Amino acid sequence: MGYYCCSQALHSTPIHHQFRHSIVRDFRKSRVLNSKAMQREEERNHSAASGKVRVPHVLTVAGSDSGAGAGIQADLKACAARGVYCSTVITAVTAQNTLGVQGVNVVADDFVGEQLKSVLSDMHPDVVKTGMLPSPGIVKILCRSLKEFQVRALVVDPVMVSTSGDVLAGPIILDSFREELLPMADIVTPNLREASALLGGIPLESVADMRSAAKSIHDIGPRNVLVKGGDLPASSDAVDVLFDGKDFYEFRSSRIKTSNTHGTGCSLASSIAAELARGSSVFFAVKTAKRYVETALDYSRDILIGGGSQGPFDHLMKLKNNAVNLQARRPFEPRDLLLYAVTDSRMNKRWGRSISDAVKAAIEGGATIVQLREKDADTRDFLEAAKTCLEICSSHNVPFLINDRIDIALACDADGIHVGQSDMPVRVARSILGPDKIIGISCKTPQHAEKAWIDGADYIGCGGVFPTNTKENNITVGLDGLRTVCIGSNLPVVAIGGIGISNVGRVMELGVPNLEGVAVVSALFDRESVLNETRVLREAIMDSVRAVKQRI
Ligand SMILES: Nc1ncnc2c1ncn2[C@@H]1O[C@H](COP(=O)(O)OP(=O)(O)O)[C@@H](O)[C@H]1O
Ligand SMILES: Cc1ncc(COP(=O)(O)O)c(N)n1
Repeated sequence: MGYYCCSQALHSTPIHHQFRHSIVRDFRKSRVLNSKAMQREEERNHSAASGKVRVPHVLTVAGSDSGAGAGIQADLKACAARGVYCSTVITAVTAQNTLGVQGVNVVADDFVGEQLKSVLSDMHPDVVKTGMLPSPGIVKILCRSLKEFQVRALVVDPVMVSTSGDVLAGPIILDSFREELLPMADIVTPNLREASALLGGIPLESVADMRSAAKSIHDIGPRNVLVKGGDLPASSDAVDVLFDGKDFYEFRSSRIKTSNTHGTGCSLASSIAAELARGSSVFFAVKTAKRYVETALDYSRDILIGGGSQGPFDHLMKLKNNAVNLQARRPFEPRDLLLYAVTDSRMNKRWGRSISDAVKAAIEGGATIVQLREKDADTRDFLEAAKTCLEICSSHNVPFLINDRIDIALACDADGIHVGQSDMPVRVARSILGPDKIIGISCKTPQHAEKAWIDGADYIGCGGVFPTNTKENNITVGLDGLRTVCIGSNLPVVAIGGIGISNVGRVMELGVPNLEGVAVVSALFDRESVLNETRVLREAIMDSVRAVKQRI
């Protein structure tokens, strides 16, 4: 996305400075901020002193969309995606889907007032964003409430007609918009049709028209006007024009070829509100919000929800991956640790084989989980190798983990990661990767194992059981150390370090609780035939497992 100031050529540095100053200016001069609100601002700052964190908060006053692409539901999702709390005052309930609006049930004015009072008097949102306001009575109550309970900024999306062409607020609303709400707004975000309606029906067909409309709407009273050009005919870009009373700014993004654009206007306005709640200036709020909508549209261009002509998009940018993963992936199970293949590119190089051949052979030989461990690859090569290995592992239903590099795991959507005691802490990794991914951690002591359990790991790797050349300066814990960790662990354990065909029986026949398998590097990959070595090792493990069962 690019933007430029039309009244003067600006490079990014001066623009940055100009708008950094305006962060303060924006809120101080806000139409809806007075001394009472300033006082609340002080209270907000004081919450830090109590040790609690006050989170940015947007209140949306809008209609419910049963199809959840627009309205209240879009606002909730956009704010969640931008990391901002969103409370909701519902003005109307619509029966709506991807075909259009089948019905509208307007909430009684008084009850809108009651919802406003509940939220504003207790939760003190930073910013109010409005969407569908179906009656002049609701506008009146809202304006009255905003005078009583002041907030830092007011974002008005003057919703009138849905993308499907259905009326959500009739022309009867225009006078109260012009006379009451717009003069209080810090920013108003009409689309072409709404801008035209606010100005008595003038045609808007070009960026020049959008600019003069923004100026005329500014005269009504809002501090900033953003005329959205999503519907601008014959434009290869999606162009929006911002006017702040002095300068015009054009925000351009590529026009994403998709029919999943239902709710873009609501989402843009609520993400502008979210950015304002986080403390941005209007300029940066618009810039970030537009980039967010563009990214989400791009991600969602080919998702399918509903049979109509205008589908919703995926605000959280997760649905597609999840839909694919649901078919392909299963949850982690302790028995996946039975024969854990850990790759080593130096060994593969030595034996002249590619990473994909090595991983394929290990899986065909009976490896039950694979970890890509690249200690000296460039990021680009690491990612390429990871993508290739993931494809092989997924097609065999074998979990695929990345050693240490959480960024690579995220980029290729691996099944999880394995970390060492001095790598990314498990708790942090879990918060980044979410609840579904597999996280393993190397542990040498029961204390490590206890912490791994508390922090949310799925398994622990315990070793080195025997001395090994694969890892320098690695303290050997021996079979006794392994036994102690297994007994003290709440998590499944895989033994690692110098394990091969000659000693795997001694490890597995310990027969201790939680010991699920062995992890192997050299014994599989520093050999001529990965396939044969894996087969033989797998057989030996199974023999030991049977022997332990017989013992019991
Ligand atoms: N196909 C698209 N590709 C990229 N951005 C788009 C597309 N359609 C709309 N937008 C952007 O989404 C936002 C909402 O615009 P618009 O669709 O005009 O509003 P509304 O949903 O209120 O009609 C604007 O920032 C617009 O530029
Ligand atoms: C409840 C409600 N609010 C707003 C819109 C506008 O969204 P869009 O212009 O994408 O149809 C809508 N369709 N429904």
